[in-house]
Amino acid sequence: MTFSIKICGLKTPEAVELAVRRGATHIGFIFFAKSPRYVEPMDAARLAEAARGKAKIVSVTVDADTDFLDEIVDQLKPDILQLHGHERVDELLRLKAFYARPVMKAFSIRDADDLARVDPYIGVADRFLFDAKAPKGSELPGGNGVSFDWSLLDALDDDVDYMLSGGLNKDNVADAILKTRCSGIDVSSGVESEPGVKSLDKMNEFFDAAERAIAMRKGPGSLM
Ligand SMILES: O=C(O)c1ccccc1NCC(=O)[C@H](O)[C@H](O)COP(=O)(O)O
Repeated sequence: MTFSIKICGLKTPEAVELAVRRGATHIGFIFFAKSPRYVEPMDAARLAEAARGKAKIVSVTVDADTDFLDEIVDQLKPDILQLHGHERVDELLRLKAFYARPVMKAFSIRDADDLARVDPYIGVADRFLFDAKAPKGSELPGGNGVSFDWSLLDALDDDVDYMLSGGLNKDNVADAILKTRCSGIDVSSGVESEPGVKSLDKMNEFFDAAERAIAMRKGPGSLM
């Protein structure tokens, strides 16, 4: 299986172009109004055109209401719905069926109890994304640039397919890839010069570090 690299919170054509050119498998658009990465569905749709068919287009929502989800799906036509709120199992089932798209359920992890909440979603969510809990004072459920104790993930069954996120950057992404069994990594703040502003230099450095670690994970002789 191809290892996934998701760059989240894209807002400019330059960042989308670079992400795709460097081999991002997923690009995420944030539909949470309080986020500095918020984009209108129509703007996200325009940005996504350059990536469609090359990287999976991911819509990131937080307990979004039906009208807003309808608008996002209608305009952006995402390949995957990332649900970053408190969506219940029955809602996941309904959204998957209604929008006929795979769902990636995000969970914020601080301790073992947080991980236990995942169980009912196994076999329902198509994939998981494990992120850190928001620090005190933050209004954002994601995109906070903070990490969590990855060793908690050792408790998961081997068949739980997950992307790892939360505070990843060029300096720790190799450890994320080599010390966990994540099938992908996801970054936002770690490739920004300020909240909501992607840095092309930081994106390049992140891809360089991730590529090296992915090759190491695959073993000697890997051509990626
Ligand atoms: O990025 C946001 O602003 C955001 C807001 C609300 C819900 C989710 C959000 N981000 C979702 C992501 O998938 C981020 O990439 C993930 O949380 C990691 O972010 P970071 O720690 O900044 O790399």
